[in-house]
Amino acid sequence: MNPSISKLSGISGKKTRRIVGLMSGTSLDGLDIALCDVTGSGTDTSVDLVRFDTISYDRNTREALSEITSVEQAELEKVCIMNARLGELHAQMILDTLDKWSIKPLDVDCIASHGQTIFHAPKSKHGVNDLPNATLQIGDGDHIASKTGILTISDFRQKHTAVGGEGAPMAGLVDEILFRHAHENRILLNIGGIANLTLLPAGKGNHRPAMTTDTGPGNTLIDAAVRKYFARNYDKDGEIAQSGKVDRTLLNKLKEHPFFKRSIPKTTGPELFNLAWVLEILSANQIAIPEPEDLIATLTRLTAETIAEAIHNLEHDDDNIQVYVSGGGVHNKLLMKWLKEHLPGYWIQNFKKLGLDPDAKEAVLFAVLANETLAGEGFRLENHSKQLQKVNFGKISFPK
Ligand SMILES: Nc1ncnc2c1ncn2[C@@H]1O[C@H](COP(=O)(O)OP(=O)(O)OP(=O)(O)O)[C@@H](O)[C@H]1O
Ligand SMILES: CC(=O)N[C@H]1[C@@H]2OC[C@@H](O2)[C@@H](O)[C@@H]1O[C@H](C)C(=O)O
Repeated sequence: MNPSISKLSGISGKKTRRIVGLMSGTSLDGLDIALCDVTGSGTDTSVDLVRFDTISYDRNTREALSEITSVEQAELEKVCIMNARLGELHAQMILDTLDKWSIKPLDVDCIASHGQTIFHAPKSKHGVNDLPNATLQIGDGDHIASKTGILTISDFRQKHTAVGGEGAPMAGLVDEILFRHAHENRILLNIGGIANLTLLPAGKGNHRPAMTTDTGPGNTLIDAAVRKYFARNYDKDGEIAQSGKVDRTLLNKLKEHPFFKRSIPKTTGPELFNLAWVLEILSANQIAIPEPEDLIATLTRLTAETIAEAIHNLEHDDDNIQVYVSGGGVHNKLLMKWLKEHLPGYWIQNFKKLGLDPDAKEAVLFAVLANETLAGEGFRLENHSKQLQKVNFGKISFPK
């Protein structure tokens, strides 16, 4: 037997697997690294988050990524090189971080790598019904496996689109097995660059499946405006927005974006929600460009109101819903205040109440997806014909 296959089989047969989950999200802020001990599989999965860190990208990397991410035109040579370069960079970040934690690479069973989404084009984006839903993540898994010497599973979203999904959100699959509660109705809300949620009605083994969807912009527009007008990367704690006033005329026009009217589940990205779109709305409606802090306040309010409206529009007959918030947006105090004001009757809490660092949630998600590929039977997902089928995600890269 090929020794790599035999090693893979050994990892598959273990009771607990040590998996490094990686997420590099739409904010392009850095690489989230979650060292997880994952036990069992399927609905019997449990995760112990051993260590977590976010390693920031340096300015060069961030600029090189921005140049080819969510843009209609990019140089293919740059995309090609970045696919390999990001794989190598992520590998080095993992090695450095394991070293910092005094963990030997030999003691890690697997790396679960999301990569970097450089374009997200579901049918609703490209608009051609005969063409498939498509999405593209770079940061090649073979480079990560080869440089770290650790088995790597990567490129999780392609199978989702191959089966008929939009390639996202994948969170619901894992939320269902880790966080569905016997008696508590839950919404798990993640406010990253883009915001998404999972509705989890109470009841283990509940016949009502979890519903998961993007709601629209999270921090992506706020970050873009802060970078442009304040030469900072984000609005720390929502302080800039606090000092501004909401421009209601602009806000109402922004909320007319067709994405918000589409039925759920749906997905999106910075391809639709970017600063150029905001400037177009201003000019098309002859609205004066607001003062920078008023613009940040208006974009923060857009995120709060569109998330709240997505939650109000969810179809369910559950009451006493607890909303647990993860992702970087949970640190934006004004955003959280507005969210609470717009969601009376919901209990809004930090995700850490569920025992997990809110910044680590997405990296843990990919560790669990890889765990299922290694040792489980797959996740139930509706295929093209709306039939539920068991699906495994990700591509396996051996170190040698
Ligand atoms: N203290 C803070 N105050 C305000 N905003 C913050 C704070 N810390 C982080 N953020 C916001 O969170 C963002 C990063 O969030 P996160 O890492 O969850 O996003 P992501 O994973 O890149 O995106 P996605 O989930 O869409 O892929 C930052 O770009 C910033 O806008
Ligand atoms: C195509 C893509 O990378 N989508 C991301 C993005 O970031 C947040 C939101 O948009 C979500 O749909 C998804 O990530 C999370 C981890 C998911 O798949 O659940």
